[in-house]
Amino acid sequence: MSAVPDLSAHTPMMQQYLALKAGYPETLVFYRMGDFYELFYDDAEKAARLLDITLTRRGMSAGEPVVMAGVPFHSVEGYLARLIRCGESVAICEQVGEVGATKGPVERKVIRVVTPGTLTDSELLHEKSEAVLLAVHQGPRHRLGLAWLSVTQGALHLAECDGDELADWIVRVAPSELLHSADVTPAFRDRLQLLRGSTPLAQRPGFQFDTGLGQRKLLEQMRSASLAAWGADELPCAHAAAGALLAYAEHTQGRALSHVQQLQVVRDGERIELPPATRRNLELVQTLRGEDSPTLFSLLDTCMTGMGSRMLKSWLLEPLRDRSVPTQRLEAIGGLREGLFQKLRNELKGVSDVERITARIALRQVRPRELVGLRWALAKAQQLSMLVEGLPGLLATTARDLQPPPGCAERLIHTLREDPSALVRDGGVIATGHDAELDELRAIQDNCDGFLLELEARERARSGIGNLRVQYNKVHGFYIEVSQGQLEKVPDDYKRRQTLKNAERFITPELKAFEDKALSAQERALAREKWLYEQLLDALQEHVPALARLARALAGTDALCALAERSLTLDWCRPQFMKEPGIEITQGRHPVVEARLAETSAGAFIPNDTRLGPKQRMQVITGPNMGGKSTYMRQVALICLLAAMGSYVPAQACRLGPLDAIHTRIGAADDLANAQSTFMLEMTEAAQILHSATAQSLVLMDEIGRGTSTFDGLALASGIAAHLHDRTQAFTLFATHYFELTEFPAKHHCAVNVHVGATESGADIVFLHEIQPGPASRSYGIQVARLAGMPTGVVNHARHALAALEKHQEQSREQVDLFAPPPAADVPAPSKAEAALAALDPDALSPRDALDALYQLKKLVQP
Ligand SMILES: Nc1ncnc2c1ncn2[C@@H]1O[C@H](COP(=O)(O)OP(=O)(O)OP(=O)(O)O)[C@@H](O)[C@H]1O
Repeated sequence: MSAVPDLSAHTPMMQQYLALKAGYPETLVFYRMGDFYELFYDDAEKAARLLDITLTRRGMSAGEPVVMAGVPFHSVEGYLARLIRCGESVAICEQVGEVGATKGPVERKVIRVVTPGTLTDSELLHEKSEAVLLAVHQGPRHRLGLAWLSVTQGALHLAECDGDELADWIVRVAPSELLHSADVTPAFRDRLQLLRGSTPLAQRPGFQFDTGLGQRKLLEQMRSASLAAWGADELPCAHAAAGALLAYAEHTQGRALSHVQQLQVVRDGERIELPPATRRNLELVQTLRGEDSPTLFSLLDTCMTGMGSRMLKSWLLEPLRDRSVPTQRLEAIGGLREGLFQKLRNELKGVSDVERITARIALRQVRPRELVGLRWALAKAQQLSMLVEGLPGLLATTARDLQPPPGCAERLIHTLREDPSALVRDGGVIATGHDAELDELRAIQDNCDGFLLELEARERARSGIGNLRVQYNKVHGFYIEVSQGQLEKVPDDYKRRQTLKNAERFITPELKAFEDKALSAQERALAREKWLYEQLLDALQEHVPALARLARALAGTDALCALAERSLTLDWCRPQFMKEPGIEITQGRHPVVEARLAETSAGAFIPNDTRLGPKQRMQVITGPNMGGKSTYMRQVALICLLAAMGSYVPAQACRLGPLDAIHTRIGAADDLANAQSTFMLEMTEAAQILHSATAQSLVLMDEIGRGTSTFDGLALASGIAAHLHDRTQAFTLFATHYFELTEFPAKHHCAVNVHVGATESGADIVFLHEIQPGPASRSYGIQVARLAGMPTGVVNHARHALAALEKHQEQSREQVDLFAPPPAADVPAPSKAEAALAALDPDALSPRDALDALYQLKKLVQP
């Protein structure tokens, strides 16, 4: 144990600061002083660097100057946001004691810790994505436990996986902060460092990652005696992770997370796998360049609320293999398309983020204006509920969940002003008429002048002193001033307060009572408002579960309406699910390319059909560069994915069999960060696909093998195609520039050749973007280069060289069967020792026989 440092040489304030800071060594501490949050020493230097604020000095403590930097409290959000973006965490330390209540500095406490993974302030959060905290526990035998949570969403997720699957899980969960135990092995820590990318890591004490403790915490959190109802009872590693996760989240919020009431176990096999490469290559939520648009999500997301957008994104990235949920969504969209979606969207416009507000109610961090927003949202939810009432299926449940919890809106209306101040401590939050005491306190402040005038008139009449005056000053408070000449008329109940040269000042019991009231009225009104606000928060706690349900219903309605709108605007059709394996798309389109063509008026998108089934599992796609091969392959994957999430799809008709994964090997970008060459990355990704794809997977292979020499590449491509065709039997779209591969279908009956059409017009090439049966006749590489503006000299040179190469190849063509299976490996006959060993039955040997046998064997292998 480390010794407690001696702080006695420091000033009392720095002693207080350093004692607090000791509890948050890794975290920047914002120490509240008046209207500023101050940072000291190393924290100050770091903040000055990150925030570009001035570093100053504030006197001396323990013989050293105190290095300091500060930010004004009213603009703290902006500074917090910048620090969080840099991956920093901040402990907010407020004054909690009364000024002057104790000797020395006012009592201060860290009231919450703002960390990248546990954000709750709307100002710090992205409207359309969650801040997710992920805890990873290193269990025995390479088993890992995962637990993750978005504090504002209130749903806890658990999973277990093997060590080598961690990278995929991290991409899938996309955490904003990663938690691990201080006791992990150095190798595991290195691995986390490598996999985390730019995600900040937070290290927690090892004892917090404990299965028993985790189980107890989970039971407590779910207020249940067993985790079996969630299928979460046999996940020891995930329990350990969950225990640490909840402890950390509570530590940051400074309280229990009573609103976290949903538990979900995420298991392999429930979702359609979308490996990291697939998410990237299909540009689902980010373009290959790392931008937010144009992507499939940016095209889909016409939601009216942030909640809706976030839900839509989770539907897209977490599609389920089971078709019942997408079927329900498709049915609901079908109903909404009749015109109802417009009405619902009108109501949804401007609705506050009920999901985040609900979490902030539970955490008692909610601000008055957010509650006013909630009040309007509840009214809108009521309207929406009436609009969807009576509709079947998913919308019936939605209508029920949209019913505001009884009494909640009324309470908000009665309690809060319509336009409250931003912060409770400024007052002006509680409505007039809600609380008699507050009204009186406010009346005192408002009526002060009137009362004094009225009192003055009354006292003049009572005493007969015409020039009597009721006045106030800061030092002496309220008083009645009577000039020297009138003193004999002063009534008996006047008490002398002060004597001046020409006048005396008095106080009466009535004026004293008024003074007590008036002077403290403002303070008391503020305290009363704060208390009433706390009462309101208490009362709202019971509505948290219903509000969370209502938030999900609002988000779901918004997401469904967006999908209905998209389906009509973009002319999409409803997909059909079938039991038999297959992908049948009539006149399919790539939604993002189509939208871009429409935007730039660059011509119409050419739709294409796709037929894949048990008898035709693979398409070998050839054709010129720029012909549309990649677009075609991606469009098939996107249509499958859209259908799986329960959306209409860009096609004329679409029937889909079961699907367990979408794998893609497209393009190549150097992964310098992981020290992998383009070719190494290409092969690693291809190998992963061959290991994990099944007969129910969709595999896109775009120009595999192009990263190495022609022969190597061709040989590898043919091997990979054969594996996918013969072994994996996945539905495969295999685009290639190797003409030799067009011979593949001749020997592989479930493969067919298709090509993208192109014609020549003079020396130019015209892309038809049409998928046609059969192999391409030629590759048009030189024409494409010409189109790209290659100097004429180079193009002519290339033409010549090509003719020579083709001639040479023609002459020396040897019959090579690329697709012949490799000869079976020669199996050598067993040696004498091996034969003798195989003949032994260890169970039948006595120890003595065993020893003899060992000598025999040794003799046999001796030269
Ligand atoms: N079906 C289509 N209808 C209209 N335009 C299309 C279509 N398919 C592709 N295009 C256009 O052609 C461009 C090139 O398509 P794509 O990248 O798919 O070609 P490619 O054959 O994969 O080329 P490369 O072999 O060089 O990768 C697209 O950006 C798009 O503008």
